[in-house]
Amino acid sequence: MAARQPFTDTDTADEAVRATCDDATTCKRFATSKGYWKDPYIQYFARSVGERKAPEINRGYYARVQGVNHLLDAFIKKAECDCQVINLGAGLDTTFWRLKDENLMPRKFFEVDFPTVVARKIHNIKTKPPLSKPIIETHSTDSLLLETLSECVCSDAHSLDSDRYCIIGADLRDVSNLDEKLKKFQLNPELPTLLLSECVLVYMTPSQSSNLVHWAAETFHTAMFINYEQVNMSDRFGQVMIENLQRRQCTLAGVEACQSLDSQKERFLKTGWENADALDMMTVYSMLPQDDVARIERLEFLDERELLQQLLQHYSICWASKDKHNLGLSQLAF
Ligand SMILES: C[S@@+](CC[C@H](N)C(=O)[O-])C[C@H]1O[C@@H](n2cnc3c(N)ncnc32)[C@H](O)[C@@H]1O
Repeated sequence: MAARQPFTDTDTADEAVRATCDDATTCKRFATSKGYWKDPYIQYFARSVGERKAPEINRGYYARVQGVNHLLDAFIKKAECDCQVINLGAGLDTTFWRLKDENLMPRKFFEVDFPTVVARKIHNIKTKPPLSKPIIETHSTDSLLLETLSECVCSDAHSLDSDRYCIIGADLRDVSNLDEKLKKFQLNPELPTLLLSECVLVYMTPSQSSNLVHWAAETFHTAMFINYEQVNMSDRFGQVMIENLQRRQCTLAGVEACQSLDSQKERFLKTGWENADALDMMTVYSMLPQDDVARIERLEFLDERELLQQLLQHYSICWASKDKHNLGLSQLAF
C-alpha cells in the first residue's frame, strides 16, 4: 500500500510551480525537433511538438542543457561512474536515459519531485517501452531473464525503485522527510554524489533552499551541487520576468538569492560547501564548443541578438563542491 503523503499537495501556488515542469518539457521538445540537440526520449513526455518557440528561447535551452550536461558528465567521468546522482525537482527530465545511452551510468540515479509530478512520470515510464527497457537493462539481475518492469522495480503511486534508477515523490522543503525517503531507497552518503537542481530552488524561500543545500553539504563528504536558475533579477528585465510568472500565479519565492552571481555562490559557501563558482548563461554560451554553437545558430534566423543577450544574462549556472576523496572537483569548469 502506498504510504499517505504527510502534506497536502493541493494549494494553488504549488500547482503553478508543478506546472512549470510542462513548460520545460515542451520547450525542450520544440528545440530538439528543430535540431538544437538530440533527445530521443522527450517525445514520450510531451506528445506533440506544440507551439513554435522563439529562437532566443531555443538557444537559451540549448545553453542550459549543454552547460549542465558539461558539468554533470565531467563529474561522472572524474568519479569513473562510481557515484550517485540526485536530480532535485527533476520534473520530466530525461537525463537518466541519456546517461545510459552514453555509457555514463552512475551507480544509482535518483529523481525527486512533488508526488503528483512523480505519479505522471511513473505512468509514462510504465506505459512506454523505450523508457522502461533501459531501467530493466540496468538491473543487476540477468536482464535477459527479465521481461517486464514490474519484475525488477518496487513501485507504488509516488515512487519507483530499481537497482540503478529511483524516482521519489517528496516536497524538497521538508528536508528530514526527503532524507528519510532517499535513505529508504538506498542512498549511500559515502559515495561521491552529484546533486542537480534546474529552475527549482527559486520556487522556495531562501531559508528553505539554504536548508536543502546545507543538508546536502552535511550528508555527503564528496559532492558537487549544480544549480541552474535566474540571476541579476533586480534590474528592469528581471522585474518583467517576475511579473510574467506572477500573472500565472507562479511566485519566485527565492528570488532574493538570485540577485547576482555572488549571491548564488554565497548560498553554498555559507552552508558548508568548500568551493563555489557561478557564470551567467551568456558567458557559458560563449564558452561552449563554438563549432556546435555555429551549427545551432544556422538553424533559425535570430532577429534580435540583444534580446538573446539579455535573456541569457538573467540565468546562471552555479556549481559548488566539497571533496574529501580528492577527485579534483574544484577544477571542474568550462
Ligand atoms: C521548471 S521545472 C524544472 C524541471 C526539471 N528540473 C527540468 O529542468 O526539466 C521545476 C520543477 O521543480 C519541481 N519543484 C519545485 N518545488 C518543489 C518542491 N518544493 N518539492 C518538489 N519538487 C519541486 C516542480 O514540480 C517542477 O517539476
